[in-house]
Amino acid sequence: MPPLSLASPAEPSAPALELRDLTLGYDRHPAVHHVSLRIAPGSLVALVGPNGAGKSTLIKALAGQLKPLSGELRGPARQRIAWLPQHSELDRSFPVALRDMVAMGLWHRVGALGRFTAEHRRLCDAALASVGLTGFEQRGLDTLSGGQLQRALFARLILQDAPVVLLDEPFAAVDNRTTDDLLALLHQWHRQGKTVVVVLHDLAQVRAHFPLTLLLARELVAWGPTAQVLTEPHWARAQRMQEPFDDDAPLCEAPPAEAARPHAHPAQGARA
Ligand SMILES: Nc1ncnc2c1ncn2[C@@H]1O[C@H](COP(=O)(O)OP(=O)(O)OP(=O)(O)O)[C@@H](O)[C@H]1O
Repeated sequence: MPPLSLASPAEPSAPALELRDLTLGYDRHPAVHHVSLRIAPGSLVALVGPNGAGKSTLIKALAGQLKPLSGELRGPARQRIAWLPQHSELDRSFPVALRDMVAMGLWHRVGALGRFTAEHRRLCDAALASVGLTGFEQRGLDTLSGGQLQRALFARLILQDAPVVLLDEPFAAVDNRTTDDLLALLHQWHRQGKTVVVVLHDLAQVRAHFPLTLLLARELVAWGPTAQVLTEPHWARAQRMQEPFDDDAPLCEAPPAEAARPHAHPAQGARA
């Protein structure tokens, strides 16, 4: 079996995101164990793994939505991270026009007491145009197709203009054409120097579009250039590591020094 790639890829400056012995979970039951890695600014990263591997858990924590059980997570302030959760929790019946929903992406500029200016309106319309939704400005959210809604949510991300963008399965319910358009936006953000991390299941898509991959199976399996991470042995190892997990197991109590070494820590408390 080839050695795991656990070193960070070339890292020209301070990392955009740094995880130190990070353990995450719910109600004190760990779901992701002792992950340590550094993601360099400007990285375009796919986050992959079997079902239940902890991908959504990890990306929620990166977005500042889930407090770590232990370990450390360093990154920009929460308001400088643009985050799109899985199957957006947006209430479509909420009576709001598309432009107003998208304009929420400008919150960091406008603020609670700020005035929505002609310039803000122009930015909204430009963002809508860049996702192909010109003419939809006044439409209610409940009138949009799944693909149109996903385009609108990407327009909101454009307006957030955050240095770090985190997306959880953004192409799960959209057709090929919409996926291609949204992938083009990801590449544009990458060219602009943003750090982009995306949870994905389609490994062909990962190979085609993502220079870096993080393979998770409750623990870090491999991290680095996609071709080196997405190998048959790594994927087989991820499947083997994922299978025995028991969500009812007690809190993991591996000592940090030991736990920081991948596959070496003894506790893996969530395992049966
Ligand atoms: N809110 C929650 N409360 C309790 N347990 C949770 C919660 N969310 C996720 N889990 C558990 O954490 C573990 C990891 O789940 P997570 O959703 O992070 O995996 P995933 O890799 O994103 O899975 P999938 O590919 O199926 O979407 C699972 O065992 C899941 O049941």
